[in-house]
Amino acid sequence: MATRPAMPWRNYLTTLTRLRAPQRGSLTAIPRMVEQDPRVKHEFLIPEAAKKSVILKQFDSNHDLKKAFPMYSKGYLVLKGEGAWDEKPFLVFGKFLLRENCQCPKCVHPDTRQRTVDTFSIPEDIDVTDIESRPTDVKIGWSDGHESLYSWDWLVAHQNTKPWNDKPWNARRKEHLQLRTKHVDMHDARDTKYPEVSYEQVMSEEKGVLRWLRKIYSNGFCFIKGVPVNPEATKELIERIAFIRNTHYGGFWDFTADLTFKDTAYTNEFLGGHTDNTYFTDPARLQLFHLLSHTDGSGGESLLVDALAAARKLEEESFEDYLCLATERHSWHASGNEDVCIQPSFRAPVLSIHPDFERVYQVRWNNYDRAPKNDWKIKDQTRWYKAARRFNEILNEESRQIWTQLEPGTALIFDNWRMLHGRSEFTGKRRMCGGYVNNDDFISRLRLLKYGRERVLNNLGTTMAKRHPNSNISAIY
Ligand SMILES: C[N+](C)(C)CCCC[C@H](N)C(=O)O
Ligand SMILES: O=C(O)CCC(=O)C(=O)O
Repeated sequence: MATRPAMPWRNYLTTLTRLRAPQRGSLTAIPRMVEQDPRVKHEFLIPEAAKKSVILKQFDSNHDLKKAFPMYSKGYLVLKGEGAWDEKPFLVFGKFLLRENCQCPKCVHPDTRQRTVDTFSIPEDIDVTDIESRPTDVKIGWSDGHESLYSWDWLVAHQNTKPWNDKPWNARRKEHLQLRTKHVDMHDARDTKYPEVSYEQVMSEEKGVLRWLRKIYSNGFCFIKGVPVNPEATKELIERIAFIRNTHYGGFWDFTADLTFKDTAYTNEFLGGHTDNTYFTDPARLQLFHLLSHTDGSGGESLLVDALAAARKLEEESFEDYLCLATERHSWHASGNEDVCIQPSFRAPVLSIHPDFERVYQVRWNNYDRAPKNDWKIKDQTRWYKAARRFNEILNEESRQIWTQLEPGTALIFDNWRMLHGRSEFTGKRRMCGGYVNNDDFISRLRLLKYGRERVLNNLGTTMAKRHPNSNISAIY
């Protein structure tokens, strides 16, 4: 019989569940623990029908939890198999992560499988107030008043595993310390007002295309005036850059709020600032929208935010927060359509640092499509959510937000690696068309127009990036 721990138990919830079979990564030898502690406030056994048995134990203090689980500390919810503590595996979850990944239909869109709960509306000090364990799932009451449901299968699959091949924070920090964002303005002089070109210029001459692409590259976005209000002309406009990127949404899109594809873009709901394609290994670089019509309703304003500029502010304010968003890698997913579950071939951070230019070159920010991550310690979770919350606050600063109401005849194109876009909710019938363009095709077009083919071919593979990326014409990005 394990010796009785010295300290009283309170404060930590340990829900014990016998797993059907030891789960890889969840088996961690723990010191012999008291089986039943008279100070446990309440415990109950789950009906055998659950094919698991669970005892709810109430831990009293961080010290007690660490005594029981020396590798874990405050902020964890621990699920443990019934019986001798060191005989059964246990599941561990960061409380905030578990709350953020509540699987109830209010928190995950039932059709699109996207997170709909606003991560940053959840209090940072969220706590568990109650657990009800049932045959197929666990109901958890939270201190913010929300009630969550998790299937046992989901819990077992998403338990926190010992981070594999994950360098401890300090090692990662040292590795990246020299990677300050050099505030070289990689882009030409920005337009003072909103950048725009005319459809006629773009369609009639190559130098019109060059002017257009340089505005996109410098400002992150550009309006195109005088576009004939039809899908055909819009498609031809995009193809002045390059062929349209085909995805599971098709190539050229002409869409309304009818859930043709299971994604919240195909609804009339509000869409907070996000980048698209976080779930692709290679997210599309450009995205063009052209509003063809909006009848019997209102709303549907378009939002743009320069997330690269926001990343620079975050770095100036807190290198730790910036570094955390640049090193903690996440999974992302597009799983709404029955025949699709797209995830990138590697987990990717919110801020990707370019290996040659040593600065952020791509932002992945999409809290709807970010998948639950289960291989990080609570202190890394706490650090990341703190950094992400601050980044979110910077992104939501009113002075950064560009809200415009698109009109038929004016198209908008933007850099999806740099700019967030979003949409206010709307009523009525709204018809939007557009398309994606790959990074490599965009940059190829820009490079050849800007430098001419001969000079580009004479500079293939040159690496002058350290001085100024624009001088390195073989690799502008
Ligand atoms: C194709 N069209 C642009 C209409 C919708 C695309 C949905 C994009 C998805 N929510 C994402 O964040 O990638
Ligand atoms: O409907 C809109 O204005 C934008 C939709 C959107 O954000 C998207 O398709 O990613």
